[in-house]
Amino acid sequence: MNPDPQDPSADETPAEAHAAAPVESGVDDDEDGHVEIGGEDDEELEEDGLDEDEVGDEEGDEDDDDRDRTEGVALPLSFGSSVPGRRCGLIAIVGRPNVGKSTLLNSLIGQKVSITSRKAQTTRHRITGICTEDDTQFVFVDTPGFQTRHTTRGTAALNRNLNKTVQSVLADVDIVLFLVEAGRFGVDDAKVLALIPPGKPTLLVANKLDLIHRRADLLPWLQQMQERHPFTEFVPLTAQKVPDARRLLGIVRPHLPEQDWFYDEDALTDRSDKFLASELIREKLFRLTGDELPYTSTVQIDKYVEEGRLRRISATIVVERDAHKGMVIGEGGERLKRIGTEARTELERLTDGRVFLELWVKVRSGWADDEQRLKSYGYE
Ligand SMILES: Nc1nc2c(ncn2[C@@H]2O[C@H](COP(=O)(O)OP(=O)(O)OP(=O)(O)O)[C@@H](O)[C@H]2O)c(=O)[nH]1
Repeated sequence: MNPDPQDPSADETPAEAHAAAPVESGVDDDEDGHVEIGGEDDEELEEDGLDEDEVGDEEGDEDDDDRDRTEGVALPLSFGSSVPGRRCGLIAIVGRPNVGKSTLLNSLIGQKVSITSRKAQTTRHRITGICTEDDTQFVFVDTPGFQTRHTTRGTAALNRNLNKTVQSVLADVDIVLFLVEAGRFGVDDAKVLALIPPGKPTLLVANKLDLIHRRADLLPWLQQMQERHPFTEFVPLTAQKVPDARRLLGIVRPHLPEQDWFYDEDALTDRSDKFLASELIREKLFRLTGDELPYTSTVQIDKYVEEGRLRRISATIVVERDAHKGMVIGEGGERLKRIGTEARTELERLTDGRVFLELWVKVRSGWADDEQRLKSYGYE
């Protein structure tokens, strides 16, 4: 009954067909404890270049050139040229983990360019979201939640990498949106605030206003915040509400220099479809595993091929320990199947086409504390 996973015209949808395969074919657990899930046998895997060595090492290295990196914002040739009446500039969104930065970016852009989940430290890459309105192009830079403590053992290199990204973003931008939860300011918030260079225009964005029952309660808190830092303006909002978030555009606009736009009028992000695919799968992974799975899990895209309106995507979920692979696969492969189905559905909506998605799970102990491996997974 299981259709050919390579055949997108088969009865079952591709992701469901593929994720269903381990139920029938079993989970192939090799000596290194890595798990490959799929309906194909080992011989076919090797032909496809999907055997353990190639996926983990050589193929990853070969792929380096076109892999998305946290290299910063690539600015086109028109950068800095003044065009009368046009404005354009960079806006950083910073704040401690889980404060709502990705939610805000998505509401501002009107499309998902950054993943969100209830799990802290979901965002790992520097993502730009672009929004062009009337005469102004807003180029938003989403940042990882600043790592103030090393809560998980063996993630020092990943944490260093994330912190460096935040600092380099702040040096570049025209204005900073400093996000906090309305009415709260903790040690983690203070550490992020301390990174903002003196004199950099900074809006205090008090998010999750919907959770505040009496606005008057915010006044003493606001007074304390003004004593902490010379904020340019105070903007309370609920990032989940699009009109609320988009009020920020009018406030930010005067702070952006008069110059030509960096990107086309209809551009939404400078990230590739391949990168967005890996982020979407990672979002589903975190959402569907809840707090069980440590954030030291990542997704690597092994294959991304476009054939007209069909995309064939093969991705590997990389986890730290043997125990984690079981969490990802779930009872009889159920959880992996859901991750695949939800990711595929959203990818199809985003790309307005059909998607054939293959998902694999692999154990790579210590990747989050291994600089080389971080690079091969797209972290700089
Ligand atoms: N009630 C409420 N929840 C919100 C709001 N904005 C974001 N959230 C929730 O807060 C959680 C974290 O949001 P994210 O946007 O992922 O936070 P982040 O700051 O990007 O997180 P990191 O990637 O860890 O840095 C999610 O569960 C969001 O749904 C809001 O305005 N109100």
